[in-house]
Amino acid sequence: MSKNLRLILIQHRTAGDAKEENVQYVLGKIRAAVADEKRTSVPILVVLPELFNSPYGPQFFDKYAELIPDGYTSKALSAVAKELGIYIIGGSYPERDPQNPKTLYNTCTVWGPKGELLAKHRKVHLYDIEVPGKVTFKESSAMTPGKNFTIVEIGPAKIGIGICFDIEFDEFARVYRNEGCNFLVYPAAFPIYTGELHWELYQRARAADTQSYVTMVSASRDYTNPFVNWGYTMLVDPWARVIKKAGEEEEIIKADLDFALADSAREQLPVFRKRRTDMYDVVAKVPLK
Ligand SMILES: NC(=O)CC(=O)C(=O)O
Repeated sequence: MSKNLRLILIQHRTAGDAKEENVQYVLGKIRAAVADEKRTSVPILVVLPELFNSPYGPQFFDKYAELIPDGYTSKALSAVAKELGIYIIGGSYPERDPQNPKTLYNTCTVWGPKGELLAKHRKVHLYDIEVPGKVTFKESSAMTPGKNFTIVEIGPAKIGIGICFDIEFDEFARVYRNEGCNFLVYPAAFPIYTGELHWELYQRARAADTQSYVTMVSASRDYTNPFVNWGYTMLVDPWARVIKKAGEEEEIIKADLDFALADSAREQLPVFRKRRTDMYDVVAKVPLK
């Protein structure tokens, strides 16, 4: 059986103030990126950035929030996944809690080729940062954290999903590795300050820790937005090598992932097998989905 997955990462700009305009803009990017793909039995997976249907900031979350899967963004992603027969990890967008409409989550949805919702990940670690004169952000002022790990299987890929700040917690990625994940996907929105410091570092660190493919997908850099994204969407392989990297502008990255590489890296450098779980361990405290 093929161990391959075709990956398409979409680094796009925020098209405007209206949610519908942003979503339609991104659908256009997805259609254009998939149009020239040769169709084989290898699944095609498209990944979008964090909060792709809106600008990023606590002041915007309520306006752009919607029920999942009944909202505009979910319906659009479901329809385009079905139209093109592809998988989509739909970055993230603000989700309104169906029971308590004041409660919002930063949520990533995963769609299959029949338009079905395969999984939903609510950002677990909310981004609260205070570096005087550089960056101040308090995501927890408007969002509620999720409480679950999210694993989804697409062809040979067993994917652990996180959103942006989730990558900074090695224990979180370790749980995915313990469960046999071989690909960690993080839709993301780093500001320039932490982008310069940590963007590549965290991806390579998590890839080395877990011997998995790792990607972070960002929006493109736009100085007219209140939150200026770092850009540099990236893909790292199970040996922690950067194999693809965008620049600051809009860009589509395409790659063929061969998961036999994760198997051989794990065989040849047996860091997982060699752990001393008699001395230390990392365990999930909630059931895994
Ligand atoms: N959006 C974020 O969660 C940003 C982040 O994690 C960072 O370090 O910057």
